[in-house]
Order: sequence, then structure tokens, then C-alpha cells
Amino acid sequence: MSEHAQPSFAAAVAAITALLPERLQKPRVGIVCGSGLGGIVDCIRELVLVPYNKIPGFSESTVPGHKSSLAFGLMGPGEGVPVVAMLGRFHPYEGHHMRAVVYPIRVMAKLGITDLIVTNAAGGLNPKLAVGTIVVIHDHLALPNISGMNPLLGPLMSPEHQRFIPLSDAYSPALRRLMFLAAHHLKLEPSALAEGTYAWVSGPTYETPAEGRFLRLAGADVVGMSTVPEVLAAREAGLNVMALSLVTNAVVIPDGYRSIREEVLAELAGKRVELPVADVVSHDEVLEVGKAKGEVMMKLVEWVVGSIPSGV
Ligand SMILES: O=P(O)(O)O[C@@H]1C[C@H](O)[C@@H](CO)O1
Ligand code: HPA
Repeated sequence: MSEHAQPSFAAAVAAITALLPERLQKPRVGIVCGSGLGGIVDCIRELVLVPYNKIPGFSESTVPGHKSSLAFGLMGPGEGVPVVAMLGRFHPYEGHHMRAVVYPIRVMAKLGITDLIVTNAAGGLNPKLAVGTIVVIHDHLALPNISGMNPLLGPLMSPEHQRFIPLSDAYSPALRRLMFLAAHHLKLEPSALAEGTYAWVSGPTYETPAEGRFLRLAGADVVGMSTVPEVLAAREAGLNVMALSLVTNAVVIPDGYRSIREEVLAELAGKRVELPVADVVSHDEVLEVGKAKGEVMMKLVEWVVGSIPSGV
């Protein structure tokens, strides 16, 4: 999608609904699956996959761990709630224009979803968050937004859309509450589910130790390369939003940084020193943790979807 192209939402909606049985055509809840977290399809009944290349205006995800399909079906107990899950998202670092990044959210809103659950893999900045912890995001810190790369820059979507969007309660307290009830219901250890602030960075480089410390000092608990654009587009469309991070690696090491100076001086003095060494993160590690711990996230999402009263 080019910078100024305004895709036709009607064409996208028509292409999608033509591929779905009637009972799946009006999903109530949208889900965005983060890196390695596409296993959510296992919780969807009567599954129908709609590949992105069949939907006008959709791009293709180029990141390992992101498939390029929308998954439609039913989730939760009883008759089930009609859902649509994005198996693969678009990140600006792949070269997608910001409009392409948020386009699927706007299409899901046009399909009629009222609630959006966004998931991601993220690096831990808060040393209390062990790898594998799931963090319910209650706020975000978006340096790109503050410095002129806000995903909502540009002409208003339509005269009905709000120009100035408050973000003080962007992450629905009602949905966050449901998530902690889900953890209780599923008998998770209290430490398995935390809450915190997500820092959005553009990537694709991971943070330097100094950047990690900076974001931590600024108040962030986790850091990642997605989610915020989707949340903004969802709030613009009036959706209730919840976002979850799976901590896949530690960014900030608690004891500071490895000092070569101290090491050399100690060595010359005939002493042995064991200084902390920063974790060298890789996308493979991110996917591995997603695979190992993603199932808990899926179960939580499934419980919440089944428990959202219409119009929370
Ligand atoms: O799509 P998400 O935010 O889950 O993916 C994270 C951020 C980068 O895309 C990638 C880095 O490993 O994982
Ligand atoms: N930094 C940014 N994004 C990430 C990380 C990280 O350490 N881990 C997973 N996504």
C-alpha cells in the first residue's frame, strides 16, 4: 500500500464475507497474534482461514512466526463467540507504511468487532518480570508518537472519526479486570500475570543496554516493536482494547553493565571477577519462548473472550 493510497474498506469487507459462512461474518472480538503466538487457532472452532493475499489492501507479513491469514471462527463455551484473529501483523520496520500497519484493525472494526485483544512478544525492562511472565498492559510509552511518527497522522478517516483521541484509559479497565479473573479461574500462580507499561520502539534492532536503562528509567516495564499503532487505530474506531505482552527475554540486567576496565584491573591485580553479561537476544529465542509459554496466553485469551458481556 503506498503512502497516500486510501484502500477501499468496502472492497475488503466484501472479499472477506464472500469467503465466510453467514454465522462467522460478524465477529465480535478481534485478536492480534504476536511473534510465535499464532497457536490461538487451536482454540477456534469452525475455523475458516482467509489469506491476506485474498483481501484488497492487505500486505504480507515478512517476519518468521507471523503467518499471513485472518482466522475466523467461534471461541469460548456454549455456542461460542464469533472471533477474527490476525495470524501475523505488519511492523513498520518491515517497510510497511503506517497506514498498512493499522489497516487490518480498521477492516476488523468495519466487520463489526467491539473488542480487540492485542498480543506481542516483548523484552523485559523491569527486573521483577521473569522470562515467561505475561504482562497486562495498562499504559504505553511511545517515543515515536511523541516525536512525530504517530500512526494516526494524516487526514481523518471519515468525518465521524475523532481528531483528538484521549489515551488516558486506552487499555480497558473492564477487560484488564477480566484477564486477572481469568488467571484466577485457570489457577495460575499470581506471579504468572503482571501489569505494566509497554514502550514502543521501531526496531528492527534490539535495544542497546543504555537504551534499555533509559526506557526503564522513563517508567516502562516491557519493550517491543508493535501493538501501539494497532491500539491507536482501535481507539480511533471506538473499540475496547486489551493488550498482553509475553516477556521473551530480559533487556535490562539488574546489576548494571559489564565493565572491561574493572575486569582488566582485577585481572592485573591477580583477582577473579564475575561481572554480569548482557543477554544477546535473537528472534529465534523470542519464538522459542513464545512456543513454550504461548499456550497459557491462549487459554487466558479464550477465557476472557468467553466472558466478555456484549458491550463491556
Ligand atoms: O509482533 P511482535 O511485537 O510480537 O514481535 C516482536 C517484536 C519484533 O517484531 C520481534 C522481535 O523478536 O518480536
Ligand atoms: N526488544 C524489542 N522488541 C522485542 C524484544 C526486545 O528485547 N523481545 C521481543 N520483542
